[in-house]
Formats: sequence, C-alpha cells, structure tokens
Amino acid sequence: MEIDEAIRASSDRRLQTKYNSAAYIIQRAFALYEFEQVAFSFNGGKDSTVLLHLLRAGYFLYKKNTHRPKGNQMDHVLNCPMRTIYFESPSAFPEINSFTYETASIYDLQLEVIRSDFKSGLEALLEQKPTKAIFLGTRIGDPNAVGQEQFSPSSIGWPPFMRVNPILDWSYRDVWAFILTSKVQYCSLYDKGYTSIGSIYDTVPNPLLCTIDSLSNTEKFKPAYLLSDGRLERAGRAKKRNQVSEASIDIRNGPNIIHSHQNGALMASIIAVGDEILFGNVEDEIAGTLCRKLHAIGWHVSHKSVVRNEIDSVAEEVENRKSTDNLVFLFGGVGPLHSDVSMAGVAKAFGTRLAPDEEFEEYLRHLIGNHCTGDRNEMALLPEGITELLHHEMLSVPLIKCGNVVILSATNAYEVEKQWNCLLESANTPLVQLAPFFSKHLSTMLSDVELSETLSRLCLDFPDLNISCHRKARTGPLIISSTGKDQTRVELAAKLLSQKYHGAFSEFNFEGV
Ligand SMILES: Cc1cc2nc3c(=O)[nH]c(=O)nc-3n(C[C@H](O)[C@H](O)[C@H](O)COP(=O)(O)O)c2cc1C
Ligand SMILES: Nc1ncnc2c1ncn2[C@@H]1O[C@H](COP(=O)(O)OP(=O)(O)OP(=O)(O)O)[C@@H](O)[C@H]1O
Ligand SMILES: [Mg+2]
Repeated sequence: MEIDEAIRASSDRRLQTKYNSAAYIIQRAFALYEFEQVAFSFNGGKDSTVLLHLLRAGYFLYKKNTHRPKGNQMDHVLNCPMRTIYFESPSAFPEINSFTYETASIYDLQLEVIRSDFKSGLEALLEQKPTKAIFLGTRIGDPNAVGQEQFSPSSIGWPPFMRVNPILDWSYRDVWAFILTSKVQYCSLYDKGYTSIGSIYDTVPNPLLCTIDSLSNTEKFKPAYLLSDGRLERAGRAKKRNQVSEASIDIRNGPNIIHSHQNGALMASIIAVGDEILFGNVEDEIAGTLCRKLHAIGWHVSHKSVVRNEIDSVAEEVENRKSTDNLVFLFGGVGPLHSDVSMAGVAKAFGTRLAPDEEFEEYLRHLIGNHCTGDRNEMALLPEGITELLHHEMLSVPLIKCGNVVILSATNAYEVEKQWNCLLESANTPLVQLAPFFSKHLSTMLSDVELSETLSRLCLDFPDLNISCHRKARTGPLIISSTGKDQTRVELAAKLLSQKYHGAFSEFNFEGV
C-alpha cells in the first residue's frame, strides 16, 4: 500500500509517530463499527485529504491484520470504498468542488452530496441510513475542536453519532509533511497561497505568504506548505464573531486588547506556585521583584498569592485573577517534574486542555537535544488554543502567554530580571508602559494614635493618592508613603503633613534600607 510504504520509508520520525497513532484510531473505529455504518466527511480541504489517505491506509492495515490474506489478495482493499459525505455549498470555491468530485471518483468513494446545512443534512442522513460514526479531519487549533477527543460523541442537539477525529493532534506542519511525503494530490488553491479554505466570501490567500515579484511588481503567493508558523493558517479567513481561540492567538494584531480599570490604570496580579514557599522552606523573591518592575512602568499590582502545586489550586486562583486583572503573572510549577502542574492548572482555568505545541517543542529540542526524543515531550504540552509564544533573542525558549496570563520559568530574582527585560522588548509584549508613579516617603517617631486622625483626613483630601503606613518594629519609626501619578499632588500631601507636625518628619529613602 503506497501510503504506508511512503511513510515508513521516510526519515521523519515525528510524522511516523503521528501516522501510526492516526492509523491506530482508524483501525479501532473499523473494529468497532460496521463498514456500512461509518461515513467519511470529505470537503476537499487539506485536512480531509490527509484523512482520506489515512483511511485508505488504515483500512488496508485493518484488513491485513484481521484477515491475514496472502499475496495479491490484498489488492481489492487498496482503495477504501467508504460512504463519503460532502456538504456542497453554493459559496464553495469551484476548485474545491472539482477536486472533491475528481478525488471521489479516483478512489471509488461512495459520494453522497448534501445540499443543506450540517445539522439538518446529518439528521436526514441518519434517518435514511444507520450511521454510527463519522470520520472528520478536525485538528487541534480548529475553532470547533476545543473539548473534542479522538472519539467524541456528537454534541447535544445534534443527531447521535460518534465523531472520529484521527488527526486531532496533528499540526499544520504534520499535515503538509504527510501530503508531501506521500506525494498525494491536493486542491490547487493551496499552491496559490490559500492555507485554510472556507467559502468564496470569507477566504483569501494567506497574506503571510505574499511576495512581490520584482520584475512585474505584482503580488504573488507562495504555496501553503511554506507557511512557517502553522498557528497562522487561518490568517486568510475572515474572523467570525465569538471565535475565542482565534482572538487569543491572533499574534498579528499584537497583544490582546486590555481594558483599563479606573483612570486608565492597569492592574496586574502575581501567583506563585510552590509548596516550598508555603512550608516556609523558601523565601519567594520573584513576586517582590515583579511588584517593583510593574510599579516602575506605572502598573498597579492588585494581588499577590501563593498556591500549592495542585492543578485545582492553580486553576482556581488563575480563574479568579484572570477575570479581575488585566494581566496575571504566574511562576513556579513549570517543567517536567511531577509537581510541575502550572500549565495544566492554567489550561483548566481557561476550560481547555494541554496539547503539543510544535514550535515550543522545537525550541526545547534545541535546548535539551538528546534528552528529548521529539515523540513525547511533556514540557511542550501547552494550553490548547490560547497560547502565544513571546520571543526574544536573549531567550533560548520563548515566554508563554495564555490569554492574559504570562507564565515565567524564572526561579530567582536574577532570572526574573532577565525574563522581564525580554518581555518588555518582545514584539508582542502585553506590557503597556504607563505614566510613572511618584512617591514620597516620610519617617516619624510620632505614635499611630497621634497621627491617625490627620492621616484619615489626608486620605479624604487626596483620593487620587495612595497613602500607606508601615513600620518595621512596634517601637521603631513609622514610614508614611504617598504615591500617585501627579508629582505635584504627591509633594503637596507630604508638605501638608510635615507642616502640621513641624520637625517631626524626615524624608525617607527605601533604596538606602
Ligand atoms: C460530519 C459533521 C459533524 C458535525 N458534528 C458537530 C457536532 O456534533 N457538534 C457541533 O457543534 N458541530 C458539529 N459540526 C459542525 C462543525 O463543528 C463546524 O461547525 C463546522 O465544521 C465548521 O465549519 P465552518 O467553519 O465552515 O462553519 C459537524 C460538522 C460535520 C461536517
Ligand atoms: N462542507 C463539508 N463537507 C464535508 N465535510 C466537511 C465540510 N466542512 C468541513 N468538513 C469536515 O470538517 C473537517 C474540518 O474542516 P476544515 O474546514 O478545517 O477543512 P479542511 O479539510 O481542514 O481544510 P482547510 O483547513 O484547509 O480548510 C474537514 O476535514 C471535514 O472532515
Ligand atoms: Mg482544517
């Protein structure tokens, strides 16, 4: 069987692994359901083209493994005469239509063309012919893939059947590696720069593949398989409303829009994940550094917390903070150890799951080389559909941002300093530089009782300032800080206080402490 032979003969181990697991899913589906009760949903797109050839290979392997025929007795299964459904729409590209029809005829597919919407078409189909399972070329990253597994029952409200998704965990690059290695035909639009194909009204060639022909000074598009970042395969598709996963990974449009709180202020919170901090074995120095850094660029820090190395603890905290703050920083619990559950916690907070991120895996491979086989690197499992990598030349591995949560791998103040600088300089930085804060700190030996009324009054008179008090020891000096964005107001508050208690205050400088 030519597909099976081509993949086995290739030197691409990753492709072989993906192929083997897809072929396994297909064979299990053929073992579970009668051939006549299974259908293949084919639309001439690249993913369903891959699936077609995987089905042919899987069917061949299934027959070979279950019937053990000799010699050329296998010839009759070189094709897979599957029931194939195509939802044809008047707004489909003519190239897609012709490719679908031609392919169905080449491979003896029993094509059933449906000219209604998916749901009512499937209802009619199931009434006419018992259909237990339908193969789909859905992949992680497709807007409708969230929450699906390789075997996923149809959704509530849909007619009952099993959706079988053998290439769910395939990346864009895997799809093209398969097509190019097995040398199968694909729709001609992909050679014209289309990377994901919808209707003629919502699809154009991917702008990221556009080049200018220097001779004719006209636009040209490179073929789809040359798109280097597969996460941008839908860049030529008009956005639908409510496509959450797309909105959050749209790195072309820069950082996610951040809605500011009162007075244009932006809020951040910091979550440390670490049993060692809660046991008191380790003093956290990262959160403090982050507070200073955020303050220095004019951000407010609303909350700082430490949670246990437990998925649910991380998920609960992230869920709370991500909806309250513009940006959440999380550190600790990142890596390959049993206690490194932060990614899983973040995924759970966003209602998604961990999925292999091919680009991140590539970075890790450079970093840890032989220790990572490439088949299975748990550190390359990142929250599906919400992850954006933030690159910087000084970082061997990019920083990870999931929605509005930035995950830092720093383990001490020095490392967080470096990651912070890279984050600030990253092209997609979520850190907006705001007007700076000004602070004035005064030190006094006056007692709290003597000062309390005056300070309450000062807070009322200066609602735009943060006036805070702290002391290092009950018997030591009291430090009063006023902080705000208007330097004149900050200085005025300090001056009024000093004037009221003539000679009782001196200026204080935190740096000198
Ligand atoms: C065979 C088949 C089965 C489907 N089953 C479901 C389903 O169970 N639940 C669901 O919400 N959508 C289902 N859909 C719809 C898809 O999730 C999705 O809306 C569609 O493929 C997206 O195409 P579009 O981006 O062109 O709208 C199904 C589609 C097909 C072709
Ligand atoms: N009109 C349709 N008729 C039959 N199946 C469809 C149709 N639209 C989508 N599907 C099924 O859903 C899967 C995912 O759809 P999608 O639009 O991502 O197509 P594709 O094959 O992936 O091509 P591309 O991503 O390049 O547009 C397809 O592989 C196919 O199994
Ligand atoms: Mg697709």
